[in-house]
Amino acid sequence: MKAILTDIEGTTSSISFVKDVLFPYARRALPGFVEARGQEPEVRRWLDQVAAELGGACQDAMVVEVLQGWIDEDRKHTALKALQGMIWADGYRSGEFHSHFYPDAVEAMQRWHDAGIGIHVYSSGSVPAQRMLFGHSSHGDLTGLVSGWYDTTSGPKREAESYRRIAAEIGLPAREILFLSDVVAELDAARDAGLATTLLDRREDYPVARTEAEWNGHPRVESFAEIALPLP
Ligand SMILES: CSCCC(=O)C(=O)COP(=O)(O)O
Ligand SMILES: [Mg+2]
Repeated sequence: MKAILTDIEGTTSSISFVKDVLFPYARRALPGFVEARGQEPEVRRWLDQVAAELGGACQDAMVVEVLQGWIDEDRKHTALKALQGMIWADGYRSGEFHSHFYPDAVEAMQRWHDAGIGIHVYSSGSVPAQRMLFGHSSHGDLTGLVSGWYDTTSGPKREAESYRRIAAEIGLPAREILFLSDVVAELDAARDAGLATTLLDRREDYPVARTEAEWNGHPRVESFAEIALPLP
């Protein structure tokens, strides 16, 4: 195995941090954010994209309401994720919260990094949001551990083509990349693209362990400490 590709929510970090800290913060801050920064080109672009999907000519207030509904539904929409990332940046910078990482994930990523194994991130969160999350963790700045960042601009996480594209960008044969996720449908797509896979089945996030049928043939661990990699 020459590289790791890892999911964030439910894999390196708790689902509760995303659902109970990040999402409510973005939901609350969204109206004020659009009011204050809605004319900045990088913000306007995403608001206009959502308005166009709603049929065009929507007032910002209606776009905000729709986006808040998407937060409640946990929609992995690229425009929503980009806007959330900009909003969370304020929360991280003001020290309102730090990101959560499981200690076993930090320890293993440090060990793999030191052994020369490239660590890459693939999350539905936008790349700027991923960088903020790794940069403002309760374990300090972890961005130095990561060699590559991928979000849904590389494609949806449940489609094999996204993983083929990412493997090509990493520049390694797919079989030399290990993808880690808590979501079996994502692992299925990665396996279809030829990547090695491992299911994270953390008790903190999934109090009832998934059944062997649910693993769907993927190796399963409860923490990064159980992942034994041969050195490259
Ligand atoms: C990187 S920002 C927070 C995560 C997020 O917005 C999200 O939707 C989590 O998706 P993942 O693909 O990491 O499960
Ligand atoms: Mg996940």
